[in-house]
Amino acid sequence: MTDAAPDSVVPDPAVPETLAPSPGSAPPIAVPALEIRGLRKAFGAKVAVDGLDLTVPTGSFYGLVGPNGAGKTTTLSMATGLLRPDAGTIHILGTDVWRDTVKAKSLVGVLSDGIALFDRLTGEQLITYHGLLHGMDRETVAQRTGELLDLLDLRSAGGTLVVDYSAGMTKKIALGAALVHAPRLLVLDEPFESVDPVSAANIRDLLAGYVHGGGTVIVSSHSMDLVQRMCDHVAIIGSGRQLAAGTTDEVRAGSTLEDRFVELVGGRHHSEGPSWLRTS
Ligand SMILES: Nc1ncnc2c1ncn2[C@@H]1O[C@H](COP(=O)(O)OP(=O)(O)OP(=O)(O)O)[C@@H](O)[C@H]1O
Repeated sequence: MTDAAPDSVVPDPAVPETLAPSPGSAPPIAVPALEIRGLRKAFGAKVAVDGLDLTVPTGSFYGLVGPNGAGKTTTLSMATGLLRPDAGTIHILGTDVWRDTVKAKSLVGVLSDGIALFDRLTGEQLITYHGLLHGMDRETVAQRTGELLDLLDLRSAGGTLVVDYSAGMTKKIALGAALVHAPRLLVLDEPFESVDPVSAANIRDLLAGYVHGGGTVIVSSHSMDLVQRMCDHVAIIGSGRQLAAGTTDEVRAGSTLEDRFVELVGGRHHSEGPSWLRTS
């Protein structure tokens, strides 16, 4: 997908107009949705992110992949103002995340395991609460909350406490809370984990419509197949550094994304496991 000016894009019917990112304050096309330079974070002696550079074009559906412990969650937490970096710069649509954190947070919707949900609220109350936190008026919040509960197949569970939700339902309501203020950038850490196939397909449609409407999505996932099908750009990171980045076709270079990932990251054992695990 090429950079797209939000106000030149035909609205996608999959996304209600009220949830499309607002075109009013659109920055110039050349401004990336997310620009990371020299990002670094260590936890004691463990360097989780090691001088990472990443540019996410506005209007892209961007996949972030890497092995366990590669630094994806740490990177996304720093990029969304949740975790302070040791070094480096992060800009969301031109706004320096760590100099103007309030403005940066208004531009972004985040789904992350690292964010505690107010799970003693019902699903409906939770989305409403997030909308009001973003300064939206009650009428708009109520309208969007209803639309989101429908889109996420949670209408009948809207009155249930989030603490009583299944893992997949919790993921979906957190996505609703991330979307309610119609952010310009959506950052989703493993959004499809625990989500059933029908809901996952509905969420994919919702996200594709959001991108068509001028939004940018960054999604971290361990499903190479999903990322290859869904994302127009991808970055592979390993040991806190960028190993490859570009359009999905550029990165996979004629092979599958999974093969390219294994080639770049390494670590295949080609072993059938210990003999004591074999029963015959
Ligand atoms: N709060 C923390 N304290 C100490 N070490 C941490 C902390 N958070 C992350 N790490 C370490 O930093 C490294 C990167 O972790 P991170 O969660 O960012 O990886 P990831 O790519 O998201 O992994 P996964 O795919 O398994 O979710 C790991 O070695 C992890 O153990």
